[in-house]
Amino acid sequence: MFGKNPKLAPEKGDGGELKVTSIFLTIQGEGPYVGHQAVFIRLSGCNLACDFCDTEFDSYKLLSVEEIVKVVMSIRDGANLVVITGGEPMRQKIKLLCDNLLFRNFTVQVETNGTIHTEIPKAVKLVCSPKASNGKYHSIRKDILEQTVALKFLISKQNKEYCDISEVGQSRYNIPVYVQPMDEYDEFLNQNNLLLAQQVAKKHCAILSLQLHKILKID
Ligand SMILES: Nc1nc2[nH]cc(C(=O)O)c2c(=O)[nH]1
Ligand code: SF4
Ligand SMILES: [Mg+2]
Repeated sequence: MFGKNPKLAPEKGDGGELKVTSIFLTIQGEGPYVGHQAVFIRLSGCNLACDFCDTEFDSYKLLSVEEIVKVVMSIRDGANLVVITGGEPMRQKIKLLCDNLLFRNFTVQVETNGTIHTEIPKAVKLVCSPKASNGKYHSIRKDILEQTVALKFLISKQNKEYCDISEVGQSRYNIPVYVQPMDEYDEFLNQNNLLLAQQVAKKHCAILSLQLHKILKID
């Protein structure tokens, strides 16, 4: 959280067990599935350490895919969307987990920063949020772009790297673009970010995404 996490390399193994920070039922608050009831699986660790990161993902339990799916089934309460997020979920071998969830007819959405790849089923919906350092966005891998259903750019007025969006492959791959004000845990900064996000959305004809779960004060 807030850039204090270690930058971790991809995990080895066959994905039979995964490092899981939490599993919870909520409403998808961001991007193309906003408003959908969803079970979130938060996987531990990230290969980046963004100083604005709003998420605790250092702690984890090692759980088998069967154990994870059992928890998902027990809390789903009718939800048919599972969101796998992190940290960076593509750091772990999630194919087996995705296969299991798709077999149970869930829509499976993965949130990724687009810089690492692991094999995933074609039916998985990837939402990619590009991250920047040294003044430019990390390039998004081709194998990620090919499966990305939405690109979600964060906008921050006081952060040069996040004042506008740029081309990371959205035109070539015809990917819808969302812009989302960065939450900087400060009313004044957040108000500026909200205004700038509206301007950036207008300039690029992009879709404005607000963090619904923060408005609702839920997980
Ligand atoms: N409700 C809710 N929606 C989310 N969409 C993306 C999230 C994330 O942390 O990746 C998130 C989250 O943490 N909570
Ligand atoms: S890529 Fe996402 S999860 Fe990883 S440190 Fe940055 S904001 Fe946090
Ligand atoms: Mg979050």
